[in-house]
This record gives sequence, structure tokens and C-alpha cells, in this order.
Amino acid sequence: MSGGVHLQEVFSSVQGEGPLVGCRHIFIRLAGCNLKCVYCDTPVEPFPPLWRLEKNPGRRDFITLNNPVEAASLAAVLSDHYQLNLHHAVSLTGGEPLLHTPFLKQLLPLIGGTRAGILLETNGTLPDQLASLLDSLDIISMDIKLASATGQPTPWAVHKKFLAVAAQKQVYVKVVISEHTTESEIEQTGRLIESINPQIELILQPVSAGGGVVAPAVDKVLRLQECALKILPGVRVIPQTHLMMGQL
Ligand SMILES: C[S@@+](CC[C@H](N)C(=O)[O-])C[C@H]1O[C@@H](n2cnc3c(N)ncnc32)[C@H](O)[C@@H]1O
Ligand SMILES: Nc1nc2[nH]cc(C(=O)O)c2c(=O)[nH]1
Ligand code: SF4
Ligand SMILES: [Mg+2]
Repeated sequence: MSGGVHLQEVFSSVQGEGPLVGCRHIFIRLAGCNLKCVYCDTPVEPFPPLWRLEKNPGRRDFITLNNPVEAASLAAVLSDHYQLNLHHAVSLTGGEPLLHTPFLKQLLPLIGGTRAGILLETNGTLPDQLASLLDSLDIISMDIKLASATGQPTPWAVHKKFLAVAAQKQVYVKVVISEHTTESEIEQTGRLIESINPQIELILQPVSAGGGVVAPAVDKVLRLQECALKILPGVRVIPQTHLMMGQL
């Protein structure tokens, strides 16, 4: 038994990031993270006493519930409140969901009925935890964390190990880029992906400004995309689209 987990929130919305934008997802946002990206739009304490559930999608009619939550009760909350069969996937996000693999191993077999299964949104730094959960996952959205954007050194070796494991499943890579991101960082990202499987798609996600972080200029974004396209066949620029619609 994992003894339950601390959540931040659960809601149903359209996927706002990456190649699945627009597809309907249920988001389970777990608390706690092993990184501190300066641009993070969801920083939170690791053990919040309460979490919120949006009862009716888009209505902001939150109910507040106590942490920690057991796997069986979270699975029941999902099936009681949402029509799982109308959703593309259940997204595990955070924080860093792979900090909670014992809990997720209990939870994921209890969640069924979506069209494509379980999507993991991860910072790509915990390869052993990913390996232990791989059988329960369907799609992996892996970030590569560039120092120019996060303010922390890029963990290249760990990212490479992580992507080698993730490549056993459907996977794409997202990279948040800022005004400081360099062509050499993007080239190194392209080479890393190429070394595992050049068919893996790379998404450049311009940072959404806030908290002093500045979005990259348009010409810079296009130059960085060209740089990646010299190495990989599939490179898209997709900003966070849910923000444009005021969606969660
Ligand atoms: C909040 S994180 C949670 C999952 C995991 N910890 C990670 O970083 O991938 C979800 C996604 O939001 C992205 N993100 C967070 N803040 C952002 C911002 N200000 N602009 C653009 N993307 C952002 C992250 O890079 C990540 O791809
Ligand atoms: N609509 C919407 N799409 C998302 N895709 C990834 C998100 C995340 O925070 O992980 C996210 C989010 O917070 N909202
Ligand atoms: S890894 Fe994800 S949740 Fe953690 S600080 Fe960075 S963006 Fe935020
Ligand atoms: Mg988000």
C-alpha cells in the first residue's frame, strides 16, 4: 500500500500543450516536484492539506477535498464525476508525477474507459521510476529542461537515459524555450533525440511570460525551429493553447 498521495487538483479540459492539443483530457495534478524551473506556472508546496475538483468542466465549481487521497477513492471520484469514454486520455501531471510511482501503480489499473489510456506529463529526470511504471502508461510527454529557460543545469545524461526507456512507448519531447535559449542547446537536444530515435517528435513550447520570464522573439523561435529541423524530421512550435481560451 502507498498510503495515499497529495493532490493539487483534478479537472476535465482540452489538452493545451503538445501534439494532442484540443483533445479532451482529465488532468490529475499531483503535488511536489524534484525541480524548480523559474518559469513554472504551477509551483506548489509538496504537502498541501487540501485539493480541488472541478465538478462540471469549465464552470469553476470546485469542491475542496482533504489530502492525502487513496487510489481507490480517486478512481471512484473520476468515474462518479466525469464521462471517461468521452476523454482521449487521463493526464498525470504536477508537480512531478513520477515522484509517486507506488501510488500510481495502485491507481492506474483502476482507471479505464478513455480512448487512448494514460498520458504521463513528466520532466524527464526519473528514469528508474519511469521504467517501473512503464507497463501502465500509454503516452509519454517528456520535457527536456534547458538551462537557459529553467535556470538550472540541463541534466543531459539523465534525459538521455530517460528517453531510452520512454522510447519503448508512444513518446514526444517538449522543450520550453525562452529569450535566452541558444541554438547550441537546441542542437544538443536534436542530437539527443536522434541518438535514441529520430522519428520522435520535438515540440518547441515558447515560455508563457509571467513572473519575470520573457518569451522569445518570433524570429528567434523560427531560427531555433530551423536549427532543430536540420537534425530531426518532426519539429513543431506549439505555445500553451489553453491559456488563450482561459481554460484550466
Ligand atoms: C507544470 S509541468 C508538470 C509536469 C512536469 N513537471 C514537467 O515539467 O514536464 C507541465 C508542463 O507545463 C510546462 N510549463 C510550465 N510553466 C510553463 C510556462 N510558463 N510556459 C510554458 N510552459 C510551461 C512544463 O514545461 C511542462 O511541459
Ligand atoms: N489545458 C491544459 N493542458 C495542459 N497540458 C499540460 C498541462 C500541465 O500542466 O501539465 C496542462 C494544463 O494545465 N492545462
Ligand atoms: S519540473 Fe515541471 S512542475 Fe517541476 S518546477 Fe519544472 S515545470 Fe514546474
Ligand atoms: Mg499547466
